[in-house]
Amino acid sequence: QFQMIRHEDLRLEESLGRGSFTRIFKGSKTDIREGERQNTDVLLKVLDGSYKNCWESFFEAASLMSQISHKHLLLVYGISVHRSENIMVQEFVKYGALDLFLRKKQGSVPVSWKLDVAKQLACVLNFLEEKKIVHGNISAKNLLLAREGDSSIGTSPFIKLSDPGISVAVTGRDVALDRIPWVAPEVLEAPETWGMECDKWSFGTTLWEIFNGGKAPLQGLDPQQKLMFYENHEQLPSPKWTELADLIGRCMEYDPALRPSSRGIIRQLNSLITSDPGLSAHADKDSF
Ligand SMILES: Nc1cnc(-c2cc(N)nc3[nH]ccc23)cn1
Repeated sequence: QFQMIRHEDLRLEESLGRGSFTRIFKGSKTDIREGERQNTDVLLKVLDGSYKNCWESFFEAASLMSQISHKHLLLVYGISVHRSENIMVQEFVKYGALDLFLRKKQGSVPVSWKLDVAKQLACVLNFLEEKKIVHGNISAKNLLLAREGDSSIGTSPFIKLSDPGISVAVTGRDVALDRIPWVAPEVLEAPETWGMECDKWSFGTTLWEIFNGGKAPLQGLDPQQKLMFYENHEQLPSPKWTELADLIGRCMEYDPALRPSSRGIIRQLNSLITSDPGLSAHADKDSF
């Protein structure tokens, strides 16, 4: 269900760090198009030679992404299997992960920019909902910035949702605990029962990250304390902007049935934008 890429057509360039089960490299892949060689920048996710079901989930995630296409979904070119190494080959997205970008920009990002990114994520969420596909790992770390957007020259940001990676259904409880507060509470209780609503919960957490300078929520809490956060039905600290706080709160409802549909999220985001037209001006809307 997706293209097998020959190892000799790939070139590993610099290392870009690590995922939870993978090493990440910038690289290039060579294709022969109409008889001429063509090089494409790619991101290579090399799966650690870990246990098998990780591998299956890794490729299941990739194949999910390669079966559907959307402008805000990361393009997965295919996989390459070489000796014990399993490599996912995906498009290289120039500006990398949104959380790191926001931390680097330290609050100098206008609110309109953040709302634009939030709307793009809500659109791809709607697309997945209509296809009845659950992503399962929505977070600012998994949003990649293809275009920075610069309001002074009128360009807007452009994001791509990355592959969901290894699902918590196979990783075991410790990784699932580590994904609090992105992983929906019901998924923690019964990973295999998760439904569409779990992506709405993670959307709420991601919205919180976007308006909180890319800082990770519940940082510094150990797994047990994170578990208690859910046991006590706690909420993340609310932003001062009440309409935003309401939307985050509705997405992060402990009862999945009470969470808004993706169309409801888009409607609320649109009303956020109009809730205060002078909005794009002052950035204090982010203050928590
Ligand atoms: N599909 C992807 C995923 N990540 C990147 C990326 C871009 C960048 N500028 N720095 C990075 N550092 C780590 C990853 C990364 C690119 N494409």
